Amino acid sequence: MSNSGNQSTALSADQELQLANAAFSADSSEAARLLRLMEAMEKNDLNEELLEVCPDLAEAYKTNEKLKYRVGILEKSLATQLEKNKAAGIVTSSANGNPSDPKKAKKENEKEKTGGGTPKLATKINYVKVEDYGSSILYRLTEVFRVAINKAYPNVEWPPLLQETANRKHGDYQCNSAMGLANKLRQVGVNKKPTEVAQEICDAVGQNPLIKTLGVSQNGFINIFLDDNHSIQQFVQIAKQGVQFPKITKRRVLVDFSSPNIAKEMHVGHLRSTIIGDSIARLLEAVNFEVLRINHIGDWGTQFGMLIAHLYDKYPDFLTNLPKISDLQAFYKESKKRFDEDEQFKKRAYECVVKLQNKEPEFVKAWTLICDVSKRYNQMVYDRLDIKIEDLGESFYQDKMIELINFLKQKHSDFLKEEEGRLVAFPTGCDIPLTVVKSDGGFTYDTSDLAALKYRIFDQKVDWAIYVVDSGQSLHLETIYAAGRDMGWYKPEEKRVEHVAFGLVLGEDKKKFKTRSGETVRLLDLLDEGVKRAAEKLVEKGRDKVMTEEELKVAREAVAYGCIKYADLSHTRTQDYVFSFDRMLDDRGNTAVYLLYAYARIRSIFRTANVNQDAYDAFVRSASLDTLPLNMPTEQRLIKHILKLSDVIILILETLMLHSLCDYMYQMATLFTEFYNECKVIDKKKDGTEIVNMHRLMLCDVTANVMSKCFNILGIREVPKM
Ligand SMILES: NC(=[NH2+])NCCC[C@H](N)C(=O)O
Repeated sequence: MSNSGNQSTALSADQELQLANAAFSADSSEAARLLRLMEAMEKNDLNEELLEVCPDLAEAYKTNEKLKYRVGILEKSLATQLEKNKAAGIVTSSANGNPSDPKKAKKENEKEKTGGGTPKLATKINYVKVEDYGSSILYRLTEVFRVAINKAYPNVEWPPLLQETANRKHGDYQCNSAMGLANKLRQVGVNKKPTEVAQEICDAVGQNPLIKTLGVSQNGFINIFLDDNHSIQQFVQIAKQGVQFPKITKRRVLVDFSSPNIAKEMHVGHLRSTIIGDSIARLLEAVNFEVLRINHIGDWGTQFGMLIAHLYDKYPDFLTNLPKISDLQAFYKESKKRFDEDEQFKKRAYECVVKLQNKEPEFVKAWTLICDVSKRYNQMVYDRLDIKIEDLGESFYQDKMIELINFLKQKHSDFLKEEEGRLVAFPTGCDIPLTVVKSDGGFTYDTSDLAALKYRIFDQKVDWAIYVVDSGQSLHLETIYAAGRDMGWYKPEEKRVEHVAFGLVLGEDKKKFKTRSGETVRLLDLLDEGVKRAAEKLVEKGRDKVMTEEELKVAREAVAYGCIKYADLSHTRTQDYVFSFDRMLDDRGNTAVYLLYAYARIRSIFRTANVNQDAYDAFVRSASLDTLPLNMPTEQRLIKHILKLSDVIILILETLMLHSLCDYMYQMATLFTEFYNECKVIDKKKDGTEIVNMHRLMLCDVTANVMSKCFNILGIREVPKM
């Protein structure tokens, strides 16, 4: 209270008390209100007054409710999975040791999250059939062990559980089936130690060209060492035929991604969806699937009423004189303010919605105009990032929503319930209903997504529908999918309909990513900033001295956009990630710059070797095991890593977790550096002559080709010179 250090004006203790009392009584109503709020808070009584004074709390409360719901769904699905596993005789998490060891389970879980884990074979392979395995070693080994386990124990069904080893001292791959199998055998009265079971499986494998040796560890793991010559032969084949992805029976897949809302600017959340969705689409295209890249834009809804009403006021001659609205965001805010404050305007806005829904030409034109401004902006972002996508937004489902409601009323009336004038539906296992018709007769986000799901399944006839949308919408999407299943639109064992969820983009302060002044970051500004920062990085590395302006321009953009994409994709997508230019442009870490440098360096080795292309091609054509003395450990490690590409691709088709591909590339660059430090590609003799080791040059070439394919899936432009 006494905030003055000046003795002469200091108050006596009495005076201070009087003042405090006065202040207290003046403020007592405020104090009482605060006390009330505190009490309410303590009691967890989230009344309206409390939520009003604490919007953050209101937000957190909403999020918490959603999360609680999601936990419910996850728990249920976990319980079902456990049941299924029990029925199939699978001991959960036995693959890596003691199933009841929670610490270990946690560690495993973390390993998976950070991508440090190795590809594990899922017991159920969706869409990838045995005949599709092609060059995937993991899957071929899996088949070898499937047959062996059957042969050794014809009366017990047990899955082959294979994975890469974490420590190469223990081999290249390992089979983890023996422990669980020993357990299962015990249940049927056969008492064998896991090591005995493992040995019997090894005996049943016998000789196999893929395998050099098998070993059994103390715990019963089977360690598998690949046959080096077989690996080299496979490598030669890749060098001759080019890097190829596993061939998988063609499917039709729809990827719903990016999907911003008209009038509100695309934000970093949509950027994540754009980057992840594009990369998933690229992967699916790379394995020859038919891919529908769909932008489910939010281009319909009551907000168009206020936008159109505002358009009439601000640009009365918009029909003859096209206005240039450069800042749609501001336009949206202006109209929203009027809508909230001006009853008259609000009424007109509703009238506009009705006219738009009745397809009155003038109103449709106004709507198109607003959509076009928004789409033009988005297209600039897509062009810069090399994104191809087709608009099929919410407005496309206008008539389909009406048909859907009729269809539901006729065929699934039991599914619908009237609640305070609304028409709602409670899909199985979902606590929160879908609102399919509002009390004013209007449709909702739920209605359009239900109509979209139906259209995707029955009209677009997709085998697989992938929704790349932030995790916050998980509840909404899971409820939509459940409704689709309830109505028999699809069976989960026949079609994959899935939410590919992702976490938030955070700023370096770990809070939601915003500009300094707390605004949503404009994506074009963000991309510009990236290019500027990439330019500085290239100058810092002295590249401006050795590259032409043209080359620099290419490199700047490739680095900037590549880094933004890679930073996103290399993080486990389900987690939040911190957006930091400093981190993503660090050329020593697991970043796109590091990989782009590594790639350019490998390509430059080829240029420095100065080998005539025809001579090189001829060498590759005639290459065989005998002409390739690839026996240095670092050469062999690099070769084996090259062969793992198919494993990784098949794994990602299952998980849609692209960080596995980033990890694969990063390991590849690291293994290449080890190889390059140990083995001379160009051997300079004392007398000044140079010998090019062609087999090593071939290893450089194939490594670069693999990296190039991976860059392509990640949507990163490679730069031959950097
Ligand atoms: N089918 C879907 N719901 N796709 C995602 C749409 C995302 C929505 N427009 C948003 O910005 O939040």
